[in-house]
Amino acid sequence: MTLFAPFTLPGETVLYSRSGDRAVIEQRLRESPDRVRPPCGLFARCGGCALQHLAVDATASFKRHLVESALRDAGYELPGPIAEHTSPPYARRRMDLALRRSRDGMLVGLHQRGGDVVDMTECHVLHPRLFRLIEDARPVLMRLSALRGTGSLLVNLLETGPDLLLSTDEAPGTADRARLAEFARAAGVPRIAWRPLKPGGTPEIVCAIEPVRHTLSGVAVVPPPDAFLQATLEGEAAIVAAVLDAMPQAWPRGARVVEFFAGCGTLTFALARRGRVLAVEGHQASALCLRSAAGGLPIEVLNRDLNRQPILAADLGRASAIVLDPPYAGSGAQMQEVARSGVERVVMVSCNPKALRRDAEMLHKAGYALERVTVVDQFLWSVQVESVAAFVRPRVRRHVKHR
Ligand SMILES: C[S@@+](CC[C@H](N)C(=O)[O-])C[C@H]1O[C@@H](n2cnc3c(N)ncnc32)[C@H](O)[C@@H]1O
Repeated sequence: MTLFAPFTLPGETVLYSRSGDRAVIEQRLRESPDRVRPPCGLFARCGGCALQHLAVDATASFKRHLVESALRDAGYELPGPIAEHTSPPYARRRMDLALRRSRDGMLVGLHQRGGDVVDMTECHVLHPRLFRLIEDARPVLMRLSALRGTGSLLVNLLETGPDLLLSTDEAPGTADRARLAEFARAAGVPRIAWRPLKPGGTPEIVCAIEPVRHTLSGVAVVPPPDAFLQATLEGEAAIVAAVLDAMPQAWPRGARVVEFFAGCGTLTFALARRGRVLAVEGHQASALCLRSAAGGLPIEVLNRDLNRQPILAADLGRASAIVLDPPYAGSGAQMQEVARSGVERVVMVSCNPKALRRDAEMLHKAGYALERVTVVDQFLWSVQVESVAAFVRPRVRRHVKHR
């Protein structure tokens, strides 16, 4: 029988009582040598960090193990040492925060595991600029009539300053908009957008004080308020470097790389320095952002939902390489077409080892070999891990008989 013993580390001996499938720890009789004092006073209540009690080196090997196991389960032997990158504390420049009006004020933070919002009175992963901003935003959020009960606030630290996307039960009226604009001016926030709490709502700009700009691989873009951006600057650089390392220095004349799940162009602009890129992205505003920034570069952008309408293997055959950076669920229907395409080189960026296993297994069955792997940890102290894995398909020698 499996019993979950929260915050217990491998090798520890504990005295516990049982509550369903969970062990309630009464006493730790023997501690792991990897146990450390968690830096944050909210640890074990806030749902953001799960591993602050584990030494950073041990966390890195745990995360490496998750990626290695996923690839082994997909059928691969590991190709030698795995490169690793871990983002430092206070580096997170993007966080989706929960909001809840309470009798004591506005709670802003992450959800407790399966529970209420834990007010973020300290945070050791979030960028200090964003942490200060949350402190300043509390009284303003409290005064918003549109925020009756619960809401959310997506904060992104762009090059031009913090970018906010607020979701509330009701649309902000004139008075709320004026309050938000006043706050934006005072706090140096160039743009605040709003969208309804229900999933799928399109953001609308509530106030635009200054132009918004962000640089991705050397190219300035204007990301839409709900665009995906990598969680840390360091992690983004590590992912871009790992993808470039996995690609040939230049691809043959006339050849092009097909990039799936391109977002606003984090990888696209870096790839385009080596040759032509077809970048495919499903989120319309992100695809538009990428297209308008790509002027003069050898980039073609396609706005397409790859789950509903994958690009077929037959149309991929002439690509010199394929790069995929899918959402958490993995590459879905597109992966089958990639595996069947026979394209010589496939580079996969993954933020979910389970999805990596599924996607990599298709490449394994199609005869691809694993060439190199990099583990990237942008979510320090969480159980999330990202990886960049490069697969190559041995060239099939065709024997042509000459008569
Ligand atoms: C992990 S992000 C990667 C974005 C980009 N490569 C980057 O590094 O910033 C995944 C991207 O896939 C896009 N996406 C999600 N589902 C999609 C689908 N069904 N079809 C096409 N794109 C999709 C998202 O909009 C998002 O931009």
